[in-house]
Amino acid sequence: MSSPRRSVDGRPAGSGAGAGGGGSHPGSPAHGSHGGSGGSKFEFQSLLSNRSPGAEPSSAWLRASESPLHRRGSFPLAPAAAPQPPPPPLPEEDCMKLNPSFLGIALRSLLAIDLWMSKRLGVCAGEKSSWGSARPLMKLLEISGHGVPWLAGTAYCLYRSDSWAGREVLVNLLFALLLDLVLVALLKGLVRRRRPSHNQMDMFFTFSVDKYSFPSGHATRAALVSRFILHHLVLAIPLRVLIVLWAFILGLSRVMLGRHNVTDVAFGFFFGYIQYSIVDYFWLSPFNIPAVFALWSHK
Ligand SMILES: CC(C)=CCC/C(C)=C/CC/C(C)=C/COP(=O)(O)O
Repeated sequence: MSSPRRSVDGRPAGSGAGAGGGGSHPGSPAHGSHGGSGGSKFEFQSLLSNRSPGAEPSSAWLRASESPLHRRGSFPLAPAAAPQPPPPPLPEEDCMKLNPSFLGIALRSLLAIDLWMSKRLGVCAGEKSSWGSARPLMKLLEISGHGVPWLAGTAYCLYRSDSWAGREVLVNLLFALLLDLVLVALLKGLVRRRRPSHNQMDMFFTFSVDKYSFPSGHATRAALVSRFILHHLVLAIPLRVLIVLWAFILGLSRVMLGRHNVTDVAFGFFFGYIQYSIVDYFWLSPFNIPAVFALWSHK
């Protein structure tokens, strides 16, 4: 004789508490005539009714009506005559996805690795963190990549500029910084990924979308600005290396401060790099927007 079927928590099927008044009724596979092997509905209902309200939504709960044992005609011993009332609809989080796609599994794994790495790298997230003493330095780096000094600095240099070539570069840098601000705000508002739980929200001058973390605005700006500078300023090699290092360390500091997950910064770098290509494509010059450059003609 086969042993009785067991529910996931190890109890024999039909022995669980809160099974909806016994769970076995005529017409149900759990009903006595089919022995223990047909008790799946009872088991699943029992499991569902035992769940605590805050239980993990991604747990593998199987909707009884989706069980192969309950598919119409798939269980040869099920009595056909007795009508069954339709099971009450279950909340979405109680259903198991039976065939998660490869992409879904890959994405979930990537996110799990991302969260784990970000937590481990967040060594300056608080004063009491392992590298908490380096926090002021990280915050200084944060200001070096903030939108306010970059916008204000570029506007000031543009105002003081006395050459047409300089003005052209600075107008485009201003355009790049504004474009970056708008695109990052749009993406943040669209994706709405929360900042890591270990982040302290003590950032200097933020917008409301800056409560979201994807993508990192500092990383997009670092990639955009450094690519811009490397293209349009003639600099000695050590300075060029310094600019690339600054961008990389700024991105790393976002994760170390606990402001971002690694993927926020990685995508931010990629997005900033692409943004430069957009700026380059729509390059503003006295030939295509004479009106803007005419602002200086009376000076
Ligand atoms: C002139 C004007 C309105 C400037 C606004 C500049 C501004 C507030 C930029 C936001 C910078 C910021 C806090 C970005 C967030 O960076 P994450 O790396 O934390 O995403």
